[in-house]
Amino acid sequence: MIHDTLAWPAPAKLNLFLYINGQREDGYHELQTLFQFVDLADSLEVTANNSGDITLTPAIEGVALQDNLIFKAAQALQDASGCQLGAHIKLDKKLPMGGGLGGGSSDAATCLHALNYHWCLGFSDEQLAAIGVKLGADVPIFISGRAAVAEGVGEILHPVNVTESWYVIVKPEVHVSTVDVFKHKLLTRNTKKREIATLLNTPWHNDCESLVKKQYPEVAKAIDALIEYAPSRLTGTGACVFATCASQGQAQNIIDSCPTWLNGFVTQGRNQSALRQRLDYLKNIDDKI
Ligand SMILES: C[C@](O)(CO)[C@H](O)COP(=O)(O)OP(=O)(O)OC[C@H]1O[C@@H](n2ccc(N)nc2=O)[C@H](O)[C@@H]1O
Ligand SMILES: Nc1ncnc2c1ncn2[C@@H]1O[C@H](COP(=O)(O)OP(=O)(O)OP(=O)(O)O)[C@@H](O)[C@H]1O
Repeated sequence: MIHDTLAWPAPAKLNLFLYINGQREDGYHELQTLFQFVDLADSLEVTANNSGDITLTPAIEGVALQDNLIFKAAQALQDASGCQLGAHIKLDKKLPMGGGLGGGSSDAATCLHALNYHWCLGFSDEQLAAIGVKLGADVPIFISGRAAVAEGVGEILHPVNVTESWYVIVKPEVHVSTVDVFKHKLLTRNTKKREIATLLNTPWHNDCESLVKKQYPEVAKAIDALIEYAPSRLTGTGACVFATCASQGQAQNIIDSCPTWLNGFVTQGRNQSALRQRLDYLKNIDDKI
């Protein structure tokens, strides 16, 4: 049986804090980071078919089909399951790319969950995360869809509930390369690992921020401007920065009164992602049938 066409959300994440505790022999870094989702999301409309092919429209400018994380996720799931079915996926891209909001990883996670459903494979979250982590360190958190402190390279997840604040997110007009930040010799990579309760109760920072501010003046300018209105920080390796607001009204006031070049948007934090809500809803329906 194949399920019909459905549109699936692929929301963004913020790293509310990000500490780098060391580097592994394979070059990847050991992290402690707090992930929360926000309302802004891409959408993947998925139609399963019998062709065995994966097609994707529209193409993302500058990203070949073979490199698109959605295509790679679909192929990885075909390989892992031996499934002979195909799918057409229509992508509505809303998330800024290369901004530290995890758009590519979120698209990949949503594709894995969606095809697992449409192709009726019955893979568990753990199985999907194991497939996903090979595509990107951020994919497992999007598979889980629950706010969490992540450890390891980002794949060991400890779910937490934190305040669902309103945020102003700003994307400076610059592309920050995640690889270059992690490779840089001046990156802080020796922060002492701490207990989760200690991390949650100590002021939050991002170990990449001082380096990224030095390397990318546009990011420094954005943080310095935004911090005049509310506590503001880098997410992931950037380039996006976010201000944490006490209310939707405060967030909207910041947008209305800050210089127009900051070009931000307002969104709310979520401890449960829109994808997780969709999966729970579908499970409820299936359980009733
Ligand atoms: C910085 C974060 O955005 C925090 O959420 C992520 O850890 C990055 O996740 P991602 O974009 O899914 O990362 P990947 O595509 O797996 O890795 C991109 C590059 O970042 C570096 N990288 C990434 C994650 C990690 N824990 N250590 C690393 O050193 C590696 O050089 C890797 O080649
Ligand atoms: N479906 C996709 N959506 C966005 N980017 C993709 C996708 N597939 C491949 N990519 C590639 O991944 C790169 C990083 O995109 P993405 O938007 O995920 O960055 P990011 O938000 O900085 O991610 P992270 O926070 O995980 O480091 C893009 O520049 C693009 O070349």
